[in-house]
Formats: sequence, structure tokens, C-alpha cells
Amino acid sequence: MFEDQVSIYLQRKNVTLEGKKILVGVSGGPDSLALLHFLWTKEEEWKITVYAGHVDHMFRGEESLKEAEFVKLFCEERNIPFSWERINLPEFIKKTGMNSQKASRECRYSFYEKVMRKNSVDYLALGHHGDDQIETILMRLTRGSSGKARAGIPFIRIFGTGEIIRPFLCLEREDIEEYCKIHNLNPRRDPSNEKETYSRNRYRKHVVPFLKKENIHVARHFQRFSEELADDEAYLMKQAEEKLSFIVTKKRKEEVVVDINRFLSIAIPLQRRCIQLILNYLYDEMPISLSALHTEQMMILLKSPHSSGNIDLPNGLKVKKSYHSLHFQFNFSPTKSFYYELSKMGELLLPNGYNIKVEYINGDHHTESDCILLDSSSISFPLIIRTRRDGDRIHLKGMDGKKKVSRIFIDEKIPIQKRESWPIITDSNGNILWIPGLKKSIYSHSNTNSGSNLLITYKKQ
Ligand SMILES: Nc1ncnc2c1ncn2[C@@H]1O[C@H](COP(=O)(O)OP(=O)(O)OP(=O)(O)O)[C@@H](O)[C@H]1O
Repeated sequence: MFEDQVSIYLQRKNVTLEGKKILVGVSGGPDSLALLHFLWTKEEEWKITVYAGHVDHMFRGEESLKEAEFVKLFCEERNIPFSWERINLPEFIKKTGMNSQKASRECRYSFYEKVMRKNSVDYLALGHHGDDQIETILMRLTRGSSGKARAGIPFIRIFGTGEIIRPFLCLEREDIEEYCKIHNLNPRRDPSNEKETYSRNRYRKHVVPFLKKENIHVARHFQRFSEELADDEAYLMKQAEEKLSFIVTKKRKEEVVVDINRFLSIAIPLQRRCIQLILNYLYDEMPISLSALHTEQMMILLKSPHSSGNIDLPNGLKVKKSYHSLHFQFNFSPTKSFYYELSKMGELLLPNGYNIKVEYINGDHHTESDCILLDSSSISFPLIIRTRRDGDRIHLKGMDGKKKVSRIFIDEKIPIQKRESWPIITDSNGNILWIPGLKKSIYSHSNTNSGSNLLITYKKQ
């Protein structure tokens, strides 16, 4: 029954796994463990190769390490290639300012991507199921999400060297628990799943059981709703994209201007989506969560009989109405940028509250991420400590050629406000020596140098 349901679901979704390499993201909990076990039992019949990947977020100390060891053993017993990574999540959260859920997700996905690339994996399979779908849709609607976010968890999406699939979306939590029991899987139980401080757990405990009592097919209905909404959304977004060049009169990196009369001449569902497309473009890869409320505010402004008005959006994006135009523009505070010169040893307190200390030392020093060791004889003074500029590039250690600093900020998930005040240290010729806390350049020494070295430290005051 269980097996048939999954096979039929995959067929209906036009996904053929034959001959494919599949990486399963395994937490050690019932859903992903059942998924790993299920796909492993299908290896021969479906001609697939299964890999397992686990991330230890180091959040619950020894407990999380035990989970990793449990998954490792489970894989060893079945000859499933296993990859894992320990990630210092508290450290990552401190650096990015993300909340813990988002941070652990970011870390997991970058790990999956690495493993997929290493093994040329076609599919990343995750253990989300029908109950997760109900919870996600309801949570997002309640929170005021817009666009395709309301369709919940997609069955398939492009990711890494292939695609993410969720073969268990057609199942319910009870089906999976039953499967674990039949196959004696003894999954690990995450105690945080019980905590009512997490909103998902409240939906799981109070809302989903109520809906299931109202209608035993609720999960199937939510899944169908999700798929139909995702299709409608994709179609409307495409239509909106085609209208965009008609309504936008100016489009630059940090500025967009809309012709209001043209905007109002298109269908309302496309108007909303055009606003979304413009915001996506402007916010680019910034970690911003916009709600349907923001779009609604803009719709009101556009339709109002007043010839002017303003809206302030996250990260300093200003929307200004002026007669027949609507201007979207970022308004970064100029006080955030800085420029200092340090001609010799000394200390400097930066506007972001961090302290830069430059000193000479002789011989060894163990370098952490908050300090760098440079060969003082090959550095031209004064050192310059400044905020980023367009076109900044750094020659990273162990890399051919230079990498754009703006790309590093994106890859490291540094929020846009922090990027504006993040220090960059260069020599007097403009060579970037260090992006403190993020990346060291080829000018950095390893720790066993004799002679006169320059040690720069970057620490919170
Ligand atoms: N630490 C982890 N390492 C690797 N993959 C993970 C990890 N945590 C979660 N995943 C993957 O992401 C999916 C969804 O994560 P979520 O935290 O919602 O899990 P869950 O509902 O508790 O499921 P499970 O019963 O598998 O723990 C999991 O089913 C699994 O495929």
C-alpha cells in the first residue's frame, strides 16, 4: 500500500528514478529514516544508487552527536555511502543574525549541495510528508505570505546538480510511523518537536488533528490545493513577466520606476505579481521576508487619488509615488560607510562596534577567524580600513584569480545592512588583505613563521 502510493505518486509527477543517484537528507527522525530505508530497499528494483547525508548542527551538544552516530551506523549496516558535517550553528547565527531555523536550513542546504556535486547526484530526497504540507500552508497563510509561498512545499524544484524531490508528500505522518514500526527502524526523536514555543509544533498538535477529524482526506486535499495553486501561480507569474517591460520605465541595480497609468491598465492579478517581480529584482538575494501586506500597501498607494505618498520597506527600500510614476529606491544611510588609515601599530574602534588592533609580533601565532598574520616586510603602508566599494575583488588563499567581494557577502549570507558597514582591510596599493571574520587573502601567513609579522585582530569591543 505504502510502496504503491509512493510509486504512483512519482509516476503522476513524471519522475523516473531509474539509473539515478539519490541523496537522502537524513536527520535520524522517523520521516527521513523511513525515506532512506524505503529507497534503499528499492535500489535493485528501481536501479537507483542511494546516498545519505546528515548535518549535525551542534545545537544540543552530545545529543546531536549521538544522532549523527546513529545515522552513520544505520548506513554502515546497509552499506549506504554516508556523508556528514558538523556545523557550529551558534557561531553561524552570530555572524549572519539569522534566526536558528533559517540558519540551520541554510547550513543544511549548502551541505547537500556540496555532497551532490561531489557524487554527481541527480536527486536530493527529503522526508516532508502530507502533514508537513498542511502545517506549512496554514502557517504561511496565517503569517500573511504572498505568491507561491502560499502553495506550501513543492514536490520538485531545481537544486544543486539536480533537483529536490519529496516522495512522501503523498503520505501522512501515521503511514510513516507505521512503516518504521513494521521495519523496526527505531528512529531518533527530537525533543524540540514537542516544544510549543515553535509555531509548527502548535499547528501539529492542535490544528492538524482537528482537521483530520473533520475530514480524513484532508492531507490529500491540501496536497491537491498546493499543486493547483503552484500551477496557477507559475502561469500568472509568466504573464506578469511579459507585462513588466511595458510598465517599467527605468530599471537599475538599486532603482526601478513604474508608469502608474500603464500599471493600472493591466489585470489586477498581474498587477500584484508585477510588484512581486520588482521586489524580487531589487532585493535580489537578500534574506528578506515580505508579506502580502507589503504588496497590498503598494496597491493602495498606486490606486489612491493622491498624487504623492511614501512607503518604507525592509532594508531601506523606499517606494515613492510622484504623479504618474512610482519610484522604488534604496536609501542607504551614508553614515554607515567609513574610511580610515593606519600608518603603524594601533587600535581603531569601527562604527559597527568592532575593534581593529594592529601589532607586530615575532614568530608563531595561532590564527583564528578573528585575526590574520601578515608578513610585515611585504605590506605597503598605510593600511586602509574601509567599507566595500563597487568592483572590490580579493585574491583568496588557495584560489586562482580574484573573487568579487559582493559575491562573498552573498555566499556567506551576510545581511545587506551588515554588508554596508563590514570592514575591508587593504594595503596602500589597494590590495585587499582581509575581510575580517569572512575571508583571508593570499597575503595571509600560516601560523609558523619566524621573523617580524603583523598581527591584525578584529574583535567586538
Ligand atoms: N540534520 C539533518 N541532516 C540532514 N537532513 C536533514 C536534517 N534535518 C532535516 N533534514 C531533512 O529535511 C527534512 C525536513 O526537516 P524537518 O526538520 O522538517 O524534519 P522532520 O519533520 O523532523 O523529519 P524527520 O522525521 O526526518 O526528522 C527531513 O525529513 C530530512 O529529509
